[in-house]
Amino acid sequence: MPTRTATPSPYVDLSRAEWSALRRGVPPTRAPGATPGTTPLPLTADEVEALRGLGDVIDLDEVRDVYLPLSRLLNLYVGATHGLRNALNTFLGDGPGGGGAQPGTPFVIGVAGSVAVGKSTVSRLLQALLARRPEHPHVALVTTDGFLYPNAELERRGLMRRKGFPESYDRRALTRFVADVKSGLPEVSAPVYSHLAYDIVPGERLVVRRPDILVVEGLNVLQPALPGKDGRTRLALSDHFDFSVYVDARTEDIRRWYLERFRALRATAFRDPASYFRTYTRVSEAEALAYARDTWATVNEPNLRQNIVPTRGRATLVLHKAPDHTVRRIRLRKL
Ligand SMILES: Nc1ncnc2c1ncn2[C@@H]1O[C@H](COP(=O)(O)OP(=O)(O)O)[C@@H](O)[C@H]1O
Ligand SMILES: CC(C)(COP(=O)(O)O)[C@@H](O)C(=O)NCCC(=O)O
Repeated sequence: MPTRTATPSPYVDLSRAEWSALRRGVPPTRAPGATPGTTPLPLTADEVEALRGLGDVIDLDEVRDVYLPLSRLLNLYVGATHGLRNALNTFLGDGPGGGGAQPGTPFVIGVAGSVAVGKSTVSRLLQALLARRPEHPHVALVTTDGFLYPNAELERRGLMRRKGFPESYDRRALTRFVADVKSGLPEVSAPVYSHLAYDIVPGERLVVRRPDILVVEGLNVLQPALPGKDGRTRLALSDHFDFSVYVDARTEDIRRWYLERFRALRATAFRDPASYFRTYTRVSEAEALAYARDTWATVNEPNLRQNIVPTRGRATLVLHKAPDHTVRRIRLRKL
């Protein structure tokens, strides 16, 4: 009988238990009061609570089982990437072009996924965990919404109901921003988006000053390169990533999280006189939710299906969340 060989796959699929076992080797960074025999947690319950986004569920079990192995893997990648850059510098020496990569080139991580999947909580947790390491204490976090065109420009282009689609961003400026940070410029700034105003904040900038690690979070960070007008392919944003994470869940679950969050925002942020969504506190809950359902069905879900899910296979790591927000399956790209 011929032996059947498994089809080679570029991915390795792990259960939560298998992945969680890989956290071993995380050196204790701060462990006051840790129970002997347990992996010390670098964050307290209060710190985790402060990083949690509205509607997200995250606790110390999740940090230990999911995010400690991830920060261990990332620490290994950061070290290996510096080794590669040193190799390039050794090869180029003081040759043409002034030698190789700058010493201290930031390590760049992309975090992708749907609206309301919980990317911001994942990104803030990664930022906090990675910054605990003395080798890379300065971890900057940038969300791509700052590169959305202002509402006036979206109106002009007929894109107000396409917010979050690739064409609603100034993609060239976003890629240039990350390239500038990566090239070691002392100070690089990005525009700022306000969820409250539902628009870019005029005149406000987020300044990034030579971080050790840059986390770039957004719906479309794994989109492939756009062909230029001259037919030449440009570098895509993701060509600047040293590692990427896709936060995944069933579309039905994400839809429910989006609607639950809208309901929670109606009782909180939407009450702010500056909120773009203030009208939805003055109508019935049924009317407000009808608007949210329509936005999900006509904007966010089509964007998820057409643009975001197709980029999932490009991520270095996929975190798959169960209906209760906990990560249950992990897919790591080997090649
Ligand atoms: N209309 C809104 N008003 C205030 N905050 C919002 C609004 N919509 C989203 N947010 C907040 O903005 C952040 C980013 O949301 P989103 O882009 O849906 O990504 P994710 O849920 O994957 O982090 C979340 O912390 C969310 O709670
Ligand atoms: C601002 C967003 C496009 C997300 O932007 P990102 O930071 O992922 O680039 C999204 O949260 C959003 O507001 N979408 C518009 C549709 C809606 O109101 O849900």
